[in-house]
Amino acid sequence: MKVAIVEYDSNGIVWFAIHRPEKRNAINFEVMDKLEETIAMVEKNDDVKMLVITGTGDEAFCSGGDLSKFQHLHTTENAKQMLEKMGTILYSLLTLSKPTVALINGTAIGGGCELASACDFRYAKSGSKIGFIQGKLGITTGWGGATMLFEKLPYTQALDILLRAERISAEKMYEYGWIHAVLPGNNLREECRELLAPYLSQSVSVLRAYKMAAAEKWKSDEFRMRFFAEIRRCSELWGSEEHKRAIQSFLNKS
Ligand SMILES: C[C@@H](C(=O)O)C(=O)SCCNC(=O)CCNC(=O)[C@H](O)C(C)(C)COP(=O)(O)OP(=O)(O)OC[C@H]1O[C@@H](n2cnc3c(N)ncnc32)[C@H](O)[C@@H]1OP(=O)(O)O
Repeated sequence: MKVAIVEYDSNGIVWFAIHRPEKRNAINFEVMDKLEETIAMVEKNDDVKMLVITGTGDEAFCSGGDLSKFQHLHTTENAKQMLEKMGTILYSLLTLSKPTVALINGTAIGGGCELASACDFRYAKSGSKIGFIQGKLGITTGWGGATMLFEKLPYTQALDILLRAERISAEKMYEYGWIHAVLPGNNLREECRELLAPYLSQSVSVLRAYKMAAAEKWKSDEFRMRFFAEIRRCSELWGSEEHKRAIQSFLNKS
């Protein structure tokens, strides 16, 4: 069973859809591998102008890390390996030399919000809920999400979202500047294509040059250090009793 569907548009968009709707598009190691492969392909292929990341089904964009699998990561070292793997992938997404979009087709929770934060644009179906809820699980963002949020939103806005750890409507997140367009969602991909049409009329060299103008600052040692320090801090919290209890409570409920 495929965990992701990758499609090409003749106008230069690659669509990457996480395909685990029965798990609300939770990210396991297979999804990570497929995303890594797709990012590398988009980076190299000069026919590709933009990457759009979305989820399949009507319910969820992405529910974050696969808790049924990652509950077994008991030590800081084991958690760190998983978090660094996905963190490295999101770092390459953040610094990809082509513009990227998170097309949020439903709920985005935990690491799902980090995945979206790594993208340049975030378009959401009206009514979607966005939850940087990691604080309520006794952890922090563990894939570089806070570091990216602090880059992309004003400081107090980003800190407020992280410390609240609540689910927030796409409409409210639009007011905060994290969502760039709220879409009706009757034909989400077509609505997304319309927004991207002006960008796609530029050559790939122009798109690449502008994206690199933005991404250079994230390639500095100082930024990388902050990004991976966040991941280490989250690994230390991963094995805490509070986190174990929160995961068990979710898994026993469902
Ligand atoms: C790595 C870390 C980080 O931030 O760095 C993280 O991401 S921590 C991960 C943070 N993520 C979460 O805490 C999200 C937990 N999920 C939820 O809160 C919820 O499932 C929603 C995403 C709001 C969807 O609610 P809804 O009522 O639509 O569905 P549901 O809860 O009945 O879930 C449907 C099925 O998907 C599974 N499911 C949902 N989210 C999952 C996840 N993250 N990992 C593993 N399985 C998951 C449920 O167990 C259930 O499986 P069965 O049908 O077999 O019973």
